[in-house]
Amino acid sequence: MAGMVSGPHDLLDSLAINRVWLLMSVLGVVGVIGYVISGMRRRRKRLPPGPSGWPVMGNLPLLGKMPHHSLHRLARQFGPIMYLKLGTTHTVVASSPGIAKEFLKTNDANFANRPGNAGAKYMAYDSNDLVWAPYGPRWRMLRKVCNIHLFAGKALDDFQAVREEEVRLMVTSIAQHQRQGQGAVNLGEVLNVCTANVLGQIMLSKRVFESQGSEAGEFREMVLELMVLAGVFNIGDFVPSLAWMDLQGVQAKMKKLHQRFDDFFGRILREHQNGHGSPADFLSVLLSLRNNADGEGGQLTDTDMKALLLDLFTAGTDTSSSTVEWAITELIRHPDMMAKCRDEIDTVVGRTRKLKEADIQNLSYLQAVVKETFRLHPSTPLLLPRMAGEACEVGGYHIPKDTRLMVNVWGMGRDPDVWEKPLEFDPDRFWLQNTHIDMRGTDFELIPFGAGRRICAGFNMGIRMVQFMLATLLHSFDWSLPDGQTPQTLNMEEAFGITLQRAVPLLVLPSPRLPAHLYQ
Ligand code: HEM
Repeated sequence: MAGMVSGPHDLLDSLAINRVWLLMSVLGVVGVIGYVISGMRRRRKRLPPGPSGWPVMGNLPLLGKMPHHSLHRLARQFGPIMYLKLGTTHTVVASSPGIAKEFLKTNDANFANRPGNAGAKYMAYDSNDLVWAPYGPRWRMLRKVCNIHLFAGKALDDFQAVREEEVRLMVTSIAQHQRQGQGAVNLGEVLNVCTANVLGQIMLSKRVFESQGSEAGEFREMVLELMVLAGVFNIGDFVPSLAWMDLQGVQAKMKKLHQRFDDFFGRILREHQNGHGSPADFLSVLLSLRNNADGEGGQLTDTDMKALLLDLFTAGTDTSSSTVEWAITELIRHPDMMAKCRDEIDTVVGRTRKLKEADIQNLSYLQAVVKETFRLHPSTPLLLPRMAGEACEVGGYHIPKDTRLMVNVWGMGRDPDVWEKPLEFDPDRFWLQNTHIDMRGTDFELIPFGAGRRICAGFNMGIRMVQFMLATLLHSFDWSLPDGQTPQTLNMEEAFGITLQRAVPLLVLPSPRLPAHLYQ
């Protein structure tokens, strides 16, 4: 009968069947345990919260025209650590000082790299520059050269006279503009000429622009275009399989702009090689490193040098000048604060001599105005992107390897959980309270220069330039708006880009307030 063991073969068959059952049961149990463990792991490895996305594009369409605004709004909904799928890439957004600190301090080394992108490829000489260089010996070498020769305390002090001279020339040119009755000054442009010439003198022993004129205007327009293009969330960066289609036409524009920059810096390099420079300037130092075969990170080619000049001129000009433009805008909107700033300057400096850089340490209200400007108008609202070298855990969430990191410093500056009345421009919050808060990457409430090993290379120069240009403009002139504009109706909109420009340039009328000989 079926099912009965009637002989040795049947017995063997039945044992074999039992073994199969046993095996299957064991496998089943192992499978269930495995499933439970992997479920637990999955739960343990949970990603930060975030909005659900569309196929292929993921959350890219959510970013809109002003990604830092959209991300700020989303963070109010999903929290200070938020996961987005941008195209096919993992992206995480930090929107609170605590989470930013976990990324940029606790996990600093792991986030010291930057993701590849079309801007780095087509505009920054295929990441042969410093800003987009992969984290490693070459980046270290470039940063060290810049630190020693441009940004370290001694180099900064050595170039103080250059900064003072260029700022003096800016004041003279504004006074001349006023004397000749040329009407309102485009402050952003004048400031940009000044910052570009400071860098030109330091790096090339040369003023790159003689005055606000067509060449200066063209260069600024090129820098602004670079900032706009670098700020575009280019679909090809997030869905690499679509990069070749250049759906937004961004890559084509980048290549064209790169050619203009390459011509500009190529000309400068050739002039320098033909003896138009000083042996001590930065470009001469770079040229001397050309044959430095044993230098850590390798030799420097012409391309590398042009890439570095591109970085320093683009990262170092408009960031500082637009910050001063925002600061003056805010002070025009708040005449009581403008008066307080002036009173402080007049008390410390008086009105019979020029303001010097050394005076800044005694201008604590002015320093508070600068911090407050960086809080509300940080020139790089999302910092520059970083990328996780390895998977890690932040804020209790799993961050997969290669995840891109954006830190929304613009949002952090407007967060009511961090600041009282966050939308009000109020330098007292740094003057009467929070006087300890520093901008150099240690106090994560205010990190306009980023933090960690990839913090802005030029932050010391940037801070000095912003404070000194602002103080000098306030000391030297009374500022008013052209007819038809009032402080209350001043346009405060931002333009799109990787840096935070005013949508409408600030046009202001200067009236000299010092003795005439101080403008000569
Ligand atoms: C108001 C002035 C400035 C602001 C707000 C600013 C802001 C920034 C920010 C946010 C970053 C990215 C930091 C990060 O990833 O954490 C950066 C990087 C950088 N900045 Fe600045 N910057 C300013 C002025 C300057 C100046 C004057 C220079 C040089 C002349 C400069 C050169 C650089 C360079 C080379 C990097 C790349 C550093 C690296 O990747 O290692 N910046 N800057």
